[in-house]
Amino acid sequence: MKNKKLGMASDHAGYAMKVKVKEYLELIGYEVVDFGTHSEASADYPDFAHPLANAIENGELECGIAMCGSGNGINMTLNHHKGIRSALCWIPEIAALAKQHNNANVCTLPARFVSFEEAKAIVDAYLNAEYEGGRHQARIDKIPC
Ligand SMILES: O=C(CO)[C@H](O)[C@H](O)[C@H](O)COP(=O)(O)O
Repeated sequence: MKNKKLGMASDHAGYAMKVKVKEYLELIGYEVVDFGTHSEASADYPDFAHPLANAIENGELECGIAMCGSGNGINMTLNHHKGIRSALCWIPEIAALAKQHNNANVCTLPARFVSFEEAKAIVDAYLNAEYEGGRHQARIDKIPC
């Protein structure tokens, strides 16, 4: 990824992991826009997913990293946006494929089911992968309904 600015969002279940992943990303040179949540108090993932999605759809940001407990709730919310392709990534190989084949603009993690070391490897794989285009573009073009 050439543009080293990205957005992050989580609910309470992803908050602690978001803080650690955000620190890691800043350490390796990324500017992170954090759309919340900002504590471990119980919160609703759509409240943070929609602002992240909006920022990507309006071009303010190129991509994002999102997380909730299982990853499902925030992933479902993000994918309700026409301009979002959010991929639920639990191993680095899936994260790399999400960019290479699906040109995912959000990498979503199941924060309660991966360690910090695993999360770093997933995020690295996503951010370092390149979209391959070609046959994949026609498929992506057929996603919106
Ligand atoms: O949406 C989810 C489940 O698909 C997320 O994992 C949430 O983080 C989870 O539901 C939160 O659960 P909690 O019992 O309210 O902490």
